[in-house]
Amino acid sequence: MKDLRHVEEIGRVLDGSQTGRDSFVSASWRRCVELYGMDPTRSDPAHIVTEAELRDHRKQAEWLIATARSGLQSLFRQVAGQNYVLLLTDAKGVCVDFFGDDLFTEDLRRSGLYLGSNWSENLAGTCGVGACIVLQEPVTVHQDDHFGNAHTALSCTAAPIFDSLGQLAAVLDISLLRSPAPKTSQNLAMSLVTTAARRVEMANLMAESPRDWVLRLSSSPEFLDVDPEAAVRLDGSGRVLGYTRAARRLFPDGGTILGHRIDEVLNMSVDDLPDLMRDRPTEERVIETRDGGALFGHAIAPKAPRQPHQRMRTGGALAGLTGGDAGMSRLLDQAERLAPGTVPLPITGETGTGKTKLARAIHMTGKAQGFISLECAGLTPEALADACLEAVGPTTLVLRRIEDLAPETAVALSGLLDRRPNLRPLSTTCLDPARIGVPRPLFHRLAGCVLEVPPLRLRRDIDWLMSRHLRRHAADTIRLSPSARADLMGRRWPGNIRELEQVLDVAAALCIGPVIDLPDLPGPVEAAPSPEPPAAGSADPWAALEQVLVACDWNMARAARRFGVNRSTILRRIRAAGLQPPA
Ligand SMILES: Nc1ncnc2c1ncn2[C@@H]1O[C@H](COP(=O)(O)OP(=O)(O)OP(=O)(O)O)[C@@H](O)[C@H]1O
Repeated sequence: MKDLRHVEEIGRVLDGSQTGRDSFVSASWRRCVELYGMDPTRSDPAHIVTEAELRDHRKQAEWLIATARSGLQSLFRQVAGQNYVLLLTDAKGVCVDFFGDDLFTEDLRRSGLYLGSNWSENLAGTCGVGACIVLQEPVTVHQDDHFGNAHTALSCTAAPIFDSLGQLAAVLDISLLRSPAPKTSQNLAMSLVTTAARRVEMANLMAESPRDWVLRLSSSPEFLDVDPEAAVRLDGSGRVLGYTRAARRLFPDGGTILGHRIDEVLNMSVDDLPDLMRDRPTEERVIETRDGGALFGHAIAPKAPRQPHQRMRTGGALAGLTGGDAGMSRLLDQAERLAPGTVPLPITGETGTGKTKLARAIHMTGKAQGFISLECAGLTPEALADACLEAVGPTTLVLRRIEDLAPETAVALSGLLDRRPNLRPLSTTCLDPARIGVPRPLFHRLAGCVLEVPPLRLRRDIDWLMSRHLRRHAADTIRLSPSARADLMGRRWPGNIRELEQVLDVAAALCIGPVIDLPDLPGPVEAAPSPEPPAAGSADPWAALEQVLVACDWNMARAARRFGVNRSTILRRIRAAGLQPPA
């Protein structure tokens, strides 16, 4: 009787009558008949994919299953004992993970609430998962909201899970075999399932790229650090690389978030991110939205690259030359094995890559006690002999820029190395060793095993080198703003580590306060001057501060955008320059 009434109601909806059903349910019923050609009088069993198909679906959703599992487990614990079953389906509606009470396994299987069931609307008719895939919104499909008579006992509440590029990745469904008649009985299920879906999206975003900034957002300071509502992943210039679904609400047109800059919707720049980190009380981490509202922010800084497996036996001077770059680690491992011996070592690499530093570290790791370091340009045979006079025991002889050695000194060096086997030559050169141009007899006395130091632009530990230099050579607290850091990470560094150190020293001297901002950085050696204000052609971009402020009617936010810095930097600069806004 009930079934008959259900079929009649579907007929009335198809005729255009309003029956009091939710409009999304009526629309789905119409699709079932008109689009998929389904018959409401039939009680088709659930559609189950084959074992092989299930394996494929699960394989493709592997990352999602792994990310979602602990969220699903905790959700299942919350509803345990209330006969709920949880399904995680992929974006096609196939159940790839499942939590249910073992006591009802057979009932659940009969109803299709099991691994491998396909709940897409065109196969299962109106149902929670199917409607959620079509609408891309959370839904409750309660009892006879279902299209087919086979499912009218079920109550299904489903929420979509999106990947960080905004694509539907999965559906989380919480279903009951038997439920009270009012649909409102499932309001709590709706709240649980949407919260769980949001948390899975959040976990996925966090796991995706530890090398980017993540800004988590909440409308209440109390929940900011424990259960934020939305999050965006940002590059060093503040562009959105990924987001959780709830972050769409921040952007006016909701659809095109990727590639937009966060300062288009929030009154902050990427340089404000460090101020939103966990070391400040949550209630102080307020961000104004461009439409006049306010949110609370929690910024999570990019993680330093993970140190590769440390293969070096002693570490020490050699291990301290890299922050985990794979090429450097291989080179240093080789150097460590060669250091205790007496074989000569030519060290090659572009200028400023650290050849001399490596030679010294090899000496410190090896057995020689004496250490002599000579610049080959202008070195006379006499000066060479004098320098080596007192070296009696095993001694490291570093010959810097061996290609600059004068012919007569080359001859003297060959003789010296023959007479004094206690001298171990480590020579550095910016040239390919085959092109050094020293006489052949000397060449073979220097060329044991070539060590090639990589140029800075190929190293993956630039961030580590920068932090280390700032810690060692600048005031304790000084740090780079995210945009300054991003700018430095993108440079070509023809002068390698030497150039990097100089740029940081200049920036540390020019910056006011503890943060090096973009305008504090001297331009790259090879770059063309920027046509953009402020102060085109001026060595000090801050020279035009007053001019820019006047042009912006002393609006700090606008001036900050023109300089590419945050408002607090502008304020600091105004104070330092003793400028006063017009009365
Ligand atoms: N691995 C490193 N870690 C930190 N600083 C380094 C490292 N390697 C080199 N440096 C620093 O970079 C600068 C240049 O290093 P070094 O003089 O060894 O380079 P080089 O390759 O011998 O240069 P050149 O060929 O021009 O003589 C120095 O200030 C040195 O302290």
